[in-house]
Amino acid sequence: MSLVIGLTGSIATGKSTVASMIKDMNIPVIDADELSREVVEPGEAAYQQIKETFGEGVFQTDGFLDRKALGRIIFNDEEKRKQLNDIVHPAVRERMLEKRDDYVEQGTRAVVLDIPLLFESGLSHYVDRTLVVAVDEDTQLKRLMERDESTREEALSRINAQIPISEKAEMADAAIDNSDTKEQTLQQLQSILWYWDAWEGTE
Ligand SMILES: CC(C)(COP(=O)(O)OP(=O)(O)OC[C@H]1O[C@@H](n2cnc3c(N)ncnc32)[C@H](O)[C@@H]1O)[C@@H](O)C(=O)NCCC(=O)NCCS
Ligand SMILES: Nc1ncnc2c1ncn2[C@@H]1O[C@H](COP(=O)(O)OP(=O)(O)OP(=O)(O)O)[C@@H](O)[C@H]1O
Repeated sequence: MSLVIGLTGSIATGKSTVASMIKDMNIPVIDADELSREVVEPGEAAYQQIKETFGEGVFQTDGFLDRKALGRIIFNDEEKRKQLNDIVHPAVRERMLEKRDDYVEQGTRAVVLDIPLLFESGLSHYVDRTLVVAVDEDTQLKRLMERDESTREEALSRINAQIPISEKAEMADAAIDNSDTKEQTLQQLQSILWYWDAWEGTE
């Protein structure tokens, strides 16, 4: 039986950093953010629904979604965010579960579902274990502003669209503190995966 692990965090706490360490351990990772980009490509059902709901203003001249424009709307308006989630999430969930089932069928030792909104969307029942990547809130804000070259206000509106990271850490089966070096993060990750029997360790 494969162990299905739900990996989450809050924005810019280091989920992608940990996901890439997991891939280096040859454990497959299914990335919900990546799927959420695929399902809004031209021709997809969600693309048309976004056009009907949010109008032409959230599309670029080449026809692709203008992610920054849509982000400015939904990260500042809970009702609009819910409308977008209702369009995008079902399609993402369907593709994610298909991929999960393929890996389970292949009999991989573990498979990781990287889902930013694992707790917000109540998806914990799709996984056997939940793993949160956490940092303190000052570090989160600083890393987010640096990575996205965003203002404090933009960064805070994105942070406030999710459950606070300290609460997620308490909800999880295990949490990694990613406030320090990446090397320290890797060591915590290896111990947890080894303890869960998801990884055989190095000889
Ligand atoms: C609004 C969009 C177009 C902005 O795109 P942008 O390229 O600027 O951001 P990106 O998609 O890379 O998301 C960055 C991070 O923002 C956070 N985030 C994204 N969407 C949401 C949301 N609906 N609610 C709360 N946080 C969110 C996540 O932590 C995510 O990792 C995009 O985030 C989107 O389509 N969101 C709805 C789908 C969604 O919920 N995706 C996240 C999990 S499936
Ligand atoms: N231990 C660390 N030390 C220093 N910088 C780090 C560390 N971990 C991650 N970072 C940096 O912090 C930023 C956020 O990390 P990352 O992109 O992995 O977060 P995320 O949780 O995947 O974000 P998102 O929710 O937006 O997808 C990146 O610029 C990354 O390089």
